[in-house]
Amino acid sequence: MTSPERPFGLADALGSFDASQDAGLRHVRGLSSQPGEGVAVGEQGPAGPERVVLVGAWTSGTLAEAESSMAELAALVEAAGGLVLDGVIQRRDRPDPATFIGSGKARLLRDLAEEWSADTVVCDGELSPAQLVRLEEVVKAKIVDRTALILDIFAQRAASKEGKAQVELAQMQYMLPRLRGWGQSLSRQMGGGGGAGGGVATRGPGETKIETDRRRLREKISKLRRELDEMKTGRDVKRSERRRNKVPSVALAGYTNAGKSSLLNRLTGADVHVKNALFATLDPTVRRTQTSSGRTYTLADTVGFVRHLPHQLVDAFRSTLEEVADADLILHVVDGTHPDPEAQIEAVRTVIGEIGGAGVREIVVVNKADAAPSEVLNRLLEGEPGSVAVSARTGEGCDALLARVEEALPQPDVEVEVLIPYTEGHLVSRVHEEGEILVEDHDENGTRVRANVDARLAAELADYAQPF
Ligand SMILES: Nc1nc2c(ncn2[C@@H]2O[C@H](COP(=O)(O)OP(=O)(O)OP(=O)(O)O)[C@@H](O)[C@H]2O)c(=O)[nH]1
Ligand SMILES: [Mg+2]
Repeated sequence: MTSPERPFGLADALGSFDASQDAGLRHVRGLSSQPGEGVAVGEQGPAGPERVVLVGAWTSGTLAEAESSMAELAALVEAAGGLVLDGVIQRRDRPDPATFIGSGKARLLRDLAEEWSADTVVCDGELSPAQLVRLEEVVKAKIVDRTALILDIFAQRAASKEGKAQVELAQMQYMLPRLRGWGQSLSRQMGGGGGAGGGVATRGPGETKIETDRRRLREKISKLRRELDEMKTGRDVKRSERRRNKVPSVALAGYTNAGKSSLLNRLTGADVHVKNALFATLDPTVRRTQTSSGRTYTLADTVGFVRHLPHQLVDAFRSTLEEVADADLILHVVDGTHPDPEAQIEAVRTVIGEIGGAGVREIVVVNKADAAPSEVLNRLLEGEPGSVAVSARTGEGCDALLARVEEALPQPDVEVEVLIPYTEGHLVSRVHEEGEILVEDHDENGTRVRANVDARLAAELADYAQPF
């Protein structure tokens, strides 16, 4: 279970952790990065990638679930450019309010981090500001929680101006309650003065500085919000234009690394960056495409979801995520090769609910059918009525998926028979794009069309009505 590069002498100490699994720190197998991995992303300092030990508190669910959460944490660390050396979990009823894992375990963790010469310990959860400070004091290494880690990956990946601003906003919101000295040193100052009776003397320069920092941060946050609002307006205009023109919108949503971008490329011939890494896509790409009967719709790639997606990010990325909530149809892409795809489906639905998309029609698309075990595929297809198995890699199942999409798009349901003069050619194009052509014919007076369109376009065409 130990990696060959485990420092000499550590095995004995670890043995004793393993002996009392419920009270001690349990090692998670197979977490350490392979040589050469974990350094592909992010910037390396002069001393190489950041050396990381993971720690989790296993408070509910099965051991397998706890381990899978830790494996995901390891992948997140690698996505951020860190090198995972080791990982331990501790069984407890709830996280320790002071140090997350309890102070005795925190000391064991300090020894472990020291033996590995780790720079950083990453915790699988969101720690309170006080827990972070306290744990850092005991462990004597940089402590990073899951939330900060995900924010860091987003910060490294953000490319567009809007994406960068969104991440910055999320980071500031995360920072605000965590400005150094808040909480802990503040209470120390207050405590020294004897509580409420302390009066003026208890307000030391430290507190003033922190207050100033917090005020500055708040000001920056509101400035960023205003800037983001302006950027959003541009996108809203584009989207409402599409709405007005009744171009149906389909959004690819799903867990990170499920294959959303691959599927967009496969279905529309787009050339979106695909990568075996978490959060490869941050900026949504929207492509126009057509059904086999020639109806135009848009297909949007989106940022991937993850369990416990930090609420600061959901908040900051709300306008991007609206692409999903506002869609006529969600293609919920699931990785059929993942060990627990059902948990991913649940996590994705939670986020879709948070952004107000729970009412949107959804087709579950089980991807990577070329590599997924058939019993998993069958289980998923059975569990999710209306789902389709596909492979973005080989293209298998994609025709069936497109047929499902076509059925699920809002249907034009008013039949019209019109003669459109050649001077109104744009109306003919719209009938092609938005409606379903049944018969089309040209004569010297114009284009004769029988088609199904929606009520709005039917009203615009009323002047040209002419039965065949
Ligand atoms: N075997 C197999 N691998 C696939 C398939 N589709 C995608 N992949 C691989 O899965 C990985 C992730 O693919 P992406 O398309 O980047 O996934 P994504 O959902 O866009 O990921 P994020 O943008 O990071 O959320 C890549 O290594 C792809 O090559 C498939 O059908 N079969
Ligand atoms: Mg992607």
